[in-house]
Amino acid sequence: MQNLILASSSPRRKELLENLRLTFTISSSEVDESFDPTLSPEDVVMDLAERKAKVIFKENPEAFVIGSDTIVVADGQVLGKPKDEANAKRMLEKLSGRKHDVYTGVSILSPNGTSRFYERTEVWFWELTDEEINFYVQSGEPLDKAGAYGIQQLGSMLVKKISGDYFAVVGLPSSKTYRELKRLGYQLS
Ligand SMILES: Cc1cn([C@H]2C[C@H](O)[C@@H](COP(=O)(O)OP(=O)(O)OP(=O)(O)O)O2)c(=O)[nH]c1=O
Repeated sequence: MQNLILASSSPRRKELLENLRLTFTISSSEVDESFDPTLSPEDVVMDLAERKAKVIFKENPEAFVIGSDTIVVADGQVLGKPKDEANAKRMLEKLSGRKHDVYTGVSILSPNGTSRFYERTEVWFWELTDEEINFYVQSGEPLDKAGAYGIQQLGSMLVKKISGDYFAVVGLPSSKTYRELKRLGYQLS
């Protein structure tokens, strides 16, 4: 029986992997999420995903380990998770009425080899009023999410349209992950 581990504390990533009806365990550890600002957004998310997977793979070299990372990029500026409500408000003001890119990187480490890829999804926000932004920030939803919003919950009210993989915005490009697990020889039931 092959062992599959999701190296993440994100409840969204857990749910997305569960959708694929895979049997897995969760093991995550604190990883330094600082990055070199001269790197491209795709390299940032793939490097961070690999950093998360590596810590767990080191302890479980017989397992298939999945790490992932998500950032929002608006106008060349990288938006991670907001530090507080004021920071969340500024991020949402920046995203209001325009398009931004969501980058999610994935790293799969396994005894059979590795996989490293990313998805870029374009997201357009409605023009948001101050009242809407305050209401959303006060919901508490923005604080643990890149770009200060969650498309899958109340944050859906902010989004006009998207182009690309919806699930990558939520935190894991699940269909590509499934295909990469298969390519690496993971026994999918
Ligand atoms: C843009 C967006 C992000 N997010 C979430 C996905 C990620 O959980 C989070 C980005 O932070 P990450 O640092 O990628 O992940 P994490 O700290 O939550 O979990 P871990 O590092 O343990 O894997 O933002 C949403 O849930 N919905 C969205 O629409």
